[in-house]
Amino acid sequence: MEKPIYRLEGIRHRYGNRTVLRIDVLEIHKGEIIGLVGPNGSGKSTLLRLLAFIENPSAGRLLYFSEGRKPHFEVTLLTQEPYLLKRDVFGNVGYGLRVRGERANLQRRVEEALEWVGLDPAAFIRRKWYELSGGEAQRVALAARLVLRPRVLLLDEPTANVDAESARRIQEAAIKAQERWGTTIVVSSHDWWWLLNLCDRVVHLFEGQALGSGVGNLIFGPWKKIGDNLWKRTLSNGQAIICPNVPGENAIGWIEPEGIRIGLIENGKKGDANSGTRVIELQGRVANLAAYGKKNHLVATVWVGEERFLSLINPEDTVVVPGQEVCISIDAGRIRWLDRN
Ligand SMILES: Nc1ncnc2c1ncn2[C@@H]1O[C@H](COP(=O)(O)OP(=O)(O)OP(=O)(O)O)[C@@H](O)[C@H]1O
Repeated sequence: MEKPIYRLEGIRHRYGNRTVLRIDVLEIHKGEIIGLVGPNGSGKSTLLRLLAFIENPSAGRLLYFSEGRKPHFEVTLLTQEPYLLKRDVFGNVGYGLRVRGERANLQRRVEEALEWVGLDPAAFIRRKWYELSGGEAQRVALAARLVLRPRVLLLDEPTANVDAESARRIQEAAIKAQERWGTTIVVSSHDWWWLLNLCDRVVHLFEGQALGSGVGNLIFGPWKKIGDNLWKRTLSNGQAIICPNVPGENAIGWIEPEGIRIGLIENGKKGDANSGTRVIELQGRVANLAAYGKKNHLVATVWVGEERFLSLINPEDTVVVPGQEVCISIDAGRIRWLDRN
């Protein structure tokens, strides 16, 4: 494993008296591509701003292991709303190099960066900032970061306002930067599948907490107590999750896809086979399958009514196809309950 480039220890970030980020330990390694997912307001942009040194954490230690250059020359952030200077594309993409005093081969380097993001230099280099579509502006802003050959590239929802073609170009450019210069990339997105294809691992943020390294499942309440230490959550289609050790009515649980197994439905076996002990069994339908990370694994999305569950499968052991009805078995012992105090 490569050495860490960042290490976060006991990070707390507050706005006023509200804690919006709490990360006990997180290491980011050199050359890794890490995804950040999580609902609106879960702290993704805040974490990226801390990693970009735009803000300092309210508490805890954020260690950055520099290569000797000034950290803010090694790290660059592409924000959600790309801010372009009121200049042409050449002026925008070349700006950072000029600031750093790197004027050699300026034209060539700008052209190369444009090619990386799939914009034809001949057509775009003299365009003014107002002559670009939203997706083109986003790609110009990315080219302006890539031209710097950054050691760390932080991307805040780069696919939020772009079409599928631009999203693909952005992904390709990020992978190229990682392969060519060993750039470490941290990228947030609401687009799970885009992230799964791109990233070595994905960190799920919820209410400012990092819920493990990997995609995962949030299991929401409301929970109803139905027995001694046994709680029930009824799903939209009438099936129920019956689970021990739920800490309260509104508790939110977290379980990684490894904790959910997919099984085939045996002849005639239908309905809720919920045992109510350690294994929770539900019946659902496979929506899609995606490669996960660089291992030979797939993540299957299974819908149970309106609830979505992600399950990690090894294609050598389990063969399922989209549209297929399956059983899922959730290992209740692997559910981690969120600290919501
Ligand atoms: N400058 C600020 N002042 C006060 N509160 C802030 C500030 N910036 C962010 N917040 C709050 O911090 C929390 C985390 O916000 P953040 O933008 O990091 O979330 P996010 O996961 O990036 O959300 P989104 O998916 O909507 O972009 C939110 O509750 C937000 O309202």
